[in-house]
Amino acid sequence: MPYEFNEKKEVPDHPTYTTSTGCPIFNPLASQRIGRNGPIPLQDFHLIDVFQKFDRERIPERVVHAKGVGAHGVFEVTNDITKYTKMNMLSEVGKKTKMFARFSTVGGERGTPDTARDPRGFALKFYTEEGIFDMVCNNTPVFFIRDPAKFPVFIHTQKRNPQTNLKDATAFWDYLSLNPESIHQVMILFSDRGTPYGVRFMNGYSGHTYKFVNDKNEFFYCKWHFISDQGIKNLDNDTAAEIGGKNPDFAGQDLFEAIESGDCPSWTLYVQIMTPKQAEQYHYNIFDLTKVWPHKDVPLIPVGKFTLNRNPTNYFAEVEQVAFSPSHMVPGIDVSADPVLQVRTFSYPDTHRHRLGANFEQIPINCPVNPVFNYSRDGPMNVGANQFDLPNYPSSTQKLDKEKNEPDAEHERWIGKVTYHMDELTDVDFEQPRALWKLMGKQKDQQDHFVYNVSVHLCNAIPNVRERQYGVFSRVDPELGKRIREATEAEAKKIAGNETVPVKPEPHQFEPQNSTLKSS
Ligand code: HEM
Repeated sequence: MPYEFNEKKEVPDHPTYTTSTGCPIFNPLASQRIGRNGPIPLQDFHLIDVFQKFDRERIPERVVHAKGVGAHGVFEVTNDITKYTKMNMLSEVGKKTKMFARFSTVGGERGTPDTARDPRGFALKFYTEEGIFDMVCNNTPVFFIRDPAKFPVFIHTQKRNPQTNLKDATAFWDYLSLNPESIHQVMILFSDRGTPYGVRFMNGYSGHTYKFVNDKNEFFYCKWHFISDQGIKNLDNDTAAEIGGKNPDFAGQDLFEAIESGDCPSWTLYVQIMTPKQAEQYHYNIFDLTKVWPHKDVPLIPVGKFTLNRNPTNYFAEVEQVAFSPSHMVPGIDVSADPVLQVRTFSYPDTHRHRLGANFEQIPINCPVNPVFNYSRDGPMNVGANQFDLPNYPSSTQKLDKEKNEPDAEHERWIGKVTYHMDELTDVDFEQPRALWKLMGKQKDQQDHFVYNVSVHLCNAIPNVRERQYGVFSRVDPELGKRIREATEAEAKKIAGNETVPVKPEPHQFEPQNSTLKSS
């Protein structure tokens, strides 16, 4: 059983050193030489083996969410929701399912500080009896975009400038101020929730609306919430920066050491449920990823709990090679028509094939615990039994079990023309950010922290971009806009007065210096 392989350290106390093909080697730190000072013979298979492996050690890091930490755990059902879903892993109270979690920052590369102000990835893989089920969440219930076409350019603005290779506050805020549907997520990101204290003290949210399907083939819309049983604990802006400078692996160390010492963190799963009828009449578009469903409208229903109880035995094999996708679904749950979710179902397996290879599902951490049968065969790194001698076409001698999981064609009927209408910004888009600003006012120092957190970042952008973003904050609340402007301009003045800080180039002013051609 490939997954079980990870649970056992099948290594003897004093292993024999061997080549990759198992040949014992007497001295691993010596190369063969011709004479005492002569060249190295090509026959030194061990030496070549070592270098071939070393030269190929790196695989591409994730294009986003490169910095991460993970652990194994178990999910247990505590409440019956079988009237909404026929998901096998939720079929009865007390049922346990093995799972794996990976937490990450988004924009930074693999070595960057895990205390950075950034959303946190909260990806869960469940090894169910009916296949792999991934719930690929963030620690924020909303996101910056609602049209998936924007994702690649949005990410470019959060990463490094193509010329300077530096983080670029102008690009960062230029994008956000030109795409104000991002404001709800910006409000969360620049609150202290944008710098959580490690990963144990934060929640995870599906963000998207998904679909539950029950055994009568009725469907319900749902959103998933994993609420930290440790409570919420955040770092303030300056402490996060200080810790990140001293220990860029703070969050990873915190999780590893907690589990190692037996202090196993857990999260309680709640779902929000809407019938299709309720969804049609709801005040907000349920496929708009910039909106939450307030709990007073749609209450949280408890479902179960997962506990992380075992650290990986090998980081690369388990944490680096784990491959999540919102398209890894099981009977009883399905993706909805949320366009961002729809694109994600394509993008993740596509990037896994680039990052890990065509048969990434065969890597032990990604393997289902139930048998796989289909007509796909062969391909690079096909390391399994390749489905033995089973027919690789729909054979008359080996009929499929068609009883199970017959899809219901009546579920959704979509009618319409191809349109581009997701950019429309209305006052409704500012309601939830405004409510959040008011909520911060009820929590000690949170409005002050928010203003400070924005100001020390936004001050690094050029003036016209700053101005545009003040307009966005003012639309949330005029007082907020005023406070952000005052605090940011004061920070900008400090930078301008400090001659040691280099002046940042205006964007698009780079002129290629074609000096060789001119002088020739
Ligand atoms: C159009 C929108 C999006 C696209 C195209 C996209 C694409 C990607 C890609 C390509 C990766 C790298 C995967 C890998 O190399 O293994 C990734 C990672 C991730 N994304 Fe997204 N993403 C989008 C939106 C979101 C949203 C809305 C969420 C959360 C609700 C999210 C959560 C995550 C997480 C948690 C990971 C890290 C998974 C891991 O730990 O391996 N993404 N995304």
